[in-house]
Amino acid sequence: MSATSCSGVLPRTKLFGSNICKSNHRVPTSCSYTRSLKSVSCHLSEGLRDHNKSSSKEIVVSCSSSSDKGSSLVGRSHHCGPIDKRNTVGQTFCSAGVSTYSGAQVDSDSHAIEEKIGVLLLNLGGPETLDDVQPFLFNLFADPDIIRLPRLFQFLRQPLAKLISVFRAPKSKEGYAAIGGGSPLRKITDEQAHALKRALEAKNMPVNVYVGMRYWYPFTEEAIQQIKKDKITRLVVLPLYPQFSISTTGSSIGVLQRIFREDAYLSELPVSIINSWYQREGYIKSMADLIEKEFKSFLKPEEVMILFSAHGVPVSYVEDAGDPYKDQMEECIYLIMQELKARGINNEHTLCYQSRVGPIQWLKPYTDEVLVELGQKGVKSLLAVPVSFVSEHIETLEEIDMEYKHLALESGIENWGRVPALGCTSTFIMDLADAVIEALPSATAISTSRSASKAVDHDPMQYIIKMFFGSILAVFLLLSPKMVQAFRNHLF
Ligand SMILES: C=CC1=C(C)c2cc3[nH]c(cc4nc(cc5[nH]c(cc1n2)c(C)c5CCC(=O)O)C(CCC(=O)O)=C4C)c(C)c3C=C
Ligand SMILES: [Fe+2]
Repeated sequence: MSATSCSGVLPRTKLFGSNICKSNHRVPTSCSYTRSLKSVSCHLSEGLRDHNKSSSKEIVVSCSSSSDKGSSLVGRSHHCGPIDKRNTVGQTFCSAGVSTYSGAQVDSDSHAIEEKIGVLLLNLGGPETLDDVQPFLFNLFADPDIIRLPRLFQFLRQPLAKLISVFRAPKSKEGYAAIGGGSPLRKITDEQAHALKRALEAKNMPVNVYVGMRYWYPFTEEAIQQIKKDKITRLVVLPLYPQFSISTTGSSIGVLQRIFREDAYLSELPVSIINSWYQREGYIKSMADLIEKEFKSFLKPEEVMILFSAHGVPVSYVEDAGDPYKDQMEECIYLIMQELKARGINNEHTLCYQSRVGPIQWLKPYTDEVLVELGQKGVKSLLAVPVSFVSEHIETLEEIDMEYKHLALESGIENWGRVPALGCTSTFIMDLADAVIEALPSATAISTSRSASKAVDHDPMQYIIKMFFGSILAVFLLLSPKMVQAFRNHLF
């Protein structure tokens, strides 16, 4: 184990007070989605209010970085992939020193504290090889936030996930094969984690950065185990989705809440969750920079139509479950366009939704249909801008760069461009670092009451019965000609 050490004094008032006021960070004070996230938002806003009147406490931080990597953690029983993959990124083990108060406001927590700050980046995860594709899809479709089944039909979840993943896998594999045989998500997220760590160090805030994926390695569960092992004392959770959706950030936070509630140490750990950050000035400006730069590749930039393409969600998420995703997406596009206008760029734009799966209604308009319509209307130059995700992934590299580009050119569009994902763009990473610093003071225990875990979930007999009857039903569904047709039409 190699280690380096450093030390620094963090003036708390400066970090936690003025940075918050300076930024364009709006924190929701209420929300309507049906998951139990209200409390998280409320903690956040209460925390921010508290910290506008925070005392001028200083934390003396010392840290040592280490290349030592801990052991692998939670796997999934159905999963056949390797189990020695890791979730921590360039680990830095930071231990804090003494807390002192430079101001007159010495309050009850004037005792020495040891701060060891962690940042947990949440992301989707992606299959690293073609063999990973089906089990990855199984994890995705087994998520109750991805396939929302009525309570009565919960027993069908696992067999249904198996069925859909097996049906979907050939199409997905084709996509992953076309982009080199696997998802680049892990590599890019690791790079973002490193960059964020460096950015925070540059701001005199040494932290451990962890990566927790929802559907593939390194799983969120593994990251949490590592956080526990490292004895982190304060945690900022930063989902790498600018806009909140029940299906993405909501799902990952659900995992966190379940694990944290049931663990004595984690349930007491002060945590601050950044639910969404699409409205941050740094993010909006970074997106505008990318668009402005890409305009230069067109002969007549003023004639270019900007096509914002967001990942879709089923309409029922927004209309029935109150997912704020669509509203946040529309506001995000408005803010980017305002920023472009301020720079003298007044091009036309449109927002559409891509990547729908299955025989249900998704948010409209659909990107593929819009491309055809724009071609018919005589639009000749188009700049595709992926929003909703900050790394390159299958849906930018394959769906946009290959399928949509082909469709656009076939539909009469002559000049095609695509804005890259933000990745490790320095202004963007710096802004994420600011978001972390601003969120730190509002950290509160995620749950003070440990809920009793439902015995039924852990009863092996009940599980076997569910799986047995679920599998029989799944076979019937599989053999039903109507179902086979629906899968053929929508999954392949
Ligand atoms: C904000 C981003 C995303 C939302 C919202 C989202 C919802 C959502 N996705 C599916 C189904 C699939 N998604 C798949 C891949 C995938 N999804 C996102 C992002 C969002 N998903 C990303 C970044 C990726 C790519 C990961 C990678 O490997 O690079 C896939 C697998 C690929 C494929 O077969 O198309 C599926 C399936 C649903 C059903 C859903 C909302 C309910
Ligand atoms: Fe998706």
